[in-house]
Amino acid sequence: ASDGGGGGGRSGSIVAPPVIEENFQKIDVNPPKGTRDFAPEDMRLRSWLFNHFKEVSRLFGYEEVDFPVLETEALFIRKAGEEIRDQLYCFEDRGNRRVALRPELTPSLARLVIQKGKSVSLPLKWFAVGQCWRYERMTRGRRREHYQWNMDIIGVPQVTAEAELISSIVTFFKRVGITASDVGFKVSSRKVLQELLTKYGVPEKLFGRVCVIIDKIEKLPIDEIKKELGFTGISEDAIEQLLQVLSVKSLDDLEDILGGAGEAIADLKQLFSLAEKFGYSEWIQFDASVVRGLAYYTGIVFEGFDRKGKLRAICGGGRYDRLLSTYGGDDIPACGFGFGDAVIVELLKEKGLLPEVRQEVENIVCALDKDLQGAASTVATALRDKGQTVDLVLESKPLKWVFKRAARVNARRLVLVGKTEWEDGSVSVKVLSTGEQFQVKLSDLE
Ligand SMILES: Nc1ccc(Br)nc1
Repeated sequence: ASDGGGGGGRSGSIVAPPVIEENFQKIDVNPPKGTRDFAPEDMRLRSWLFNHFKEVSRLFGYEEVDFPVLETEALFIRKAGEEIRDQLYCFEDRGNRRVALRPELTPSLARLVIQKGKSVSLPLKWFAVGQCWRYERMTRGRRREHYQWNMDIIGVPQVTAEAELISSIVTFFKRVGITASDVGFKVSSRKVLQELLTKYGVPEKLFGRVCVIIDKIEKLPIDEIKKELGFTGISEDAIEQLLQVLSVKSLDDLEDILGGAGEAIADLKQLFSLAEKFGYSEWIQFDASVVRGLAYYTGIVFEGFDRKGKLRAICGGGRYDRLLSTYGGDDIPACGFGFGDAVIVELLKEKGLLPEVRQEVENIVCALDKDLQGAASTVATALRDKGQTVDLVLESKPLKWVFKRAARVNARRLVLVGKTEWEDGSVSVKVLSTGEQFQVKLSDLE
């Protein structure tokens, strides 16, 4: 591209505006609103975080999966008033198809399980780390994309599945230095609501919608919640009872209200007993007000929260036994969680747990003479073939420049290719941390 003339701002001279060639459009170099670039230092932190997600998933024997970021819009159309639906990043493509950028991974996972049908044997234990999108009016200035870690168990109806999922998240927290004093899990079951709604004669089809309204209980004034519940046709008396039950603070109190025969109490008791066996009892607490905002949960639901109450939910999940059948699949039980890449970084920052993730290079290889550039390439290849990382200096540079670059890329050593040494197949090596310097035959260099 032309340098556009213009010259330097010498005093007194008229600086002509840079010539932008007619087919060059000066672009905005920032990413689209609500999205992020990951420059190397950001990408190192992201890779550190995602590697922990993936290592924990593999530790638990889960297999990695992924799906297109673009899905048919229909996969996410649920008539339960969910925020995730209101903010769907959807559009019509050039083939006039209604498509959407996925706002979450679970529907895609359900779609793939149905697609695989009998060719996969249950239970499936799958995990994914994928970018998810929402179209948020920029008035709120929030992000429009984030990466979510998901782990899902398909085909296990017992609460042992949910208990294992929570154990995997606890394992992640421990690996990054977060303790039970920093975060906890609020645990409940939607079967509490289901048993109450049945008791009050509320039709099953309203269940998802009622849950979505109740999930907003801490974000909207209680009168607004009651009004929205009223619109679903639930009686005022039933609403009062419902809200009263959601403030219950112990399983025993809940049992007094629901009676001990229902599945809700049995599931929750079993979960707390398994938590003991998994060794994470101190991390979880019963909280009847947890319903989560996704319509498809049907049983145990849980969310990770910071005990200081300064941040939004760190993660959330639960059982979704009906989702696959709503897509025309078999009635296969399932549960899973989503764990976003944003709140956790805020929490790690807050706790002083963000890792120093520096670039690391074992070798900088440099020719001391421009005629030895080829030899330097041979040395670089020899080291790389041995699995060593090499930053090869690709042009003739003064040593001062090379030392500066070595410090910047955090190189462990300098490998210098000089005329005399190279004549007998040797190079000179300088270990930067100790200053130790020695000559070595290339064939012996490791
Ligand atoms: N579902 C969703 C997608 C993207 C962001 Br940012 N937050 C939530």
